[in-house]
Amino acid sequence: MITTELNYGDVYLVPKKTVVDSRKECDTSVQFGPRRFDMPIYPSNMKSVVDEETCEAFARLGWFYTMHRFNVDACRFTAAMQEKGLFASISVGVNDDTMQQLAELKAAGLTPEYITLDVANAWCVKAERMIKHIKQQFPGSFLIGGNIATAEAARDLESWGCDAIKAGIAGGRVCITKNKTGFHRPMVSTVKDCAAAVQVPVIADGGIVEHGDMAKALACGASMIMAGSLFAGYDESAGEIVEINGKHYKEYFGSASQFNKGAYVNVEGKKILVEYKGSIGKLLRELKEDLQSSVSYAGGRDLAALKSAAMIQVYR
Ligand SMILES: NC(=O)C1=CN([C@@H]2O[C@H](COP(=O)(O)OP(=O)(O)OC[C@H]3O[C@@H](n4cnc5c(N)ncnc54)[C@H](OP(=O)(O)O)[C@@H]3O)[C@@H](O)[C@H]2O)C=CC1
Ligand SMILES: Nc1nc2c(ncn2[C@@H]2O[C@H](COP(=O)(O)O)[C@@H](O)[C@H]2O)c(=O)[nH]1
Repeated sequence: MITTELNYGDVYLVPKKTVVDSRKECDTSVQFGPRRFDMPIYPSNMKSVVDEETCEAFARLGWFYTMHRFNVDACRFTAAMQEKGLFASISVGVNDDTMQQLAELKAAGLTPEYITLDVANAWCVKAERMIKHIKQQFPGSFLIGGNIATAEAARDLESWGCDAIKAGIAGGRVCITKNKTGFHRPMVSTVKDCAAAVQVPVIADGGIVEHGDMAKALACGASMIMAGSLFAGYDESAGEIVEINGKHYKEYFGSASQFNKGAYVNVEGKKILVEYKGSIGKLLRELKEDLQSSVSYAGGRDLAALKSAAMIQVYR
């Protein structure tokens, strides 16, 4: 049987009566694990999107962040963030280098507030072993596991011990997984299925094109949203600036790209140039204004209103 599945661009939300006098009254904050954050969206844990400065800036602003896991000393990073009075949110993989990093953290007596297990398909035995190991070694950390794209996978990750699950396979802007392997699920279907299947929060990862896609992801049941290309073009983003014919761009590359891996082996990502847009402050302000507006159209005062927003499919 072939089923029809939907992406953010295929749907819209149905407006309700607005109950606030100003969009400023709408609260976009979200409780995620042990902390509350100003907005339910954060930059992808990719080397071309976040570095230590990006993470520090987001934490200081009261936004969530996750450091990437590529050539990063998780122990040093955790200590540095916590010494600054900020929370530490690291990424790990499933191999021996991760076991080593976790052992170093343990020996140093450090507990990152958030740990993200970051692999392309976390519905696998290697991820199961690592999730159980992390839960056993770091019971005080909030563990995010990903990525997965089905209800069955979400239920498994929840049963293995994940405190939150990151959903989204092959929907990212620099993804070539769907071209190279044939596997992908559109984001609306992915997030709806996964969020309905588990009690723990679900993070909708990848595929955010328009600001309104945030509201759509939350209406699908997501508690948080991760985005890469949306955040990649700014001074505060980690990618290099490139000048072509007097115009400035920033490099944005996939974690599974040859550029990130340093070799053409199991490549499932590419490198692109995104428009350079200067300081990120204007984007962050606009994302918040747009989400406040979404909440007002949903007839509420906070993000809970979006959970009950009716969704319609648009035929093109
Ligand atoms: N969200 C998405 O859709 C995707 C995201 N990515 C990102 O790219 C990065 C690289 O991830 P990843 O590809 O997991 O590579 P990693 O190098 O992180 O792989 C981790 C380990 O898992 C093994 N492994 C990876 N994929 C498979 C598989 N399909 N079957 C069996 N074993 C596997 C690898 O072995 P071996 O290499 O020998 O197979 C390796 O030992 C991550 O940051 C990930 O988030 C990548 C693709 C899709
Ligand atoms: N298939 C691949 N997916 C990747 C790779 N590197 C990162 N990602 C995923 O994309 C999102 C960001 O998507 P965007 O649409 O917001 O730009 C990121 O969070 C990862 O889940 C990759 O090399 N291949």
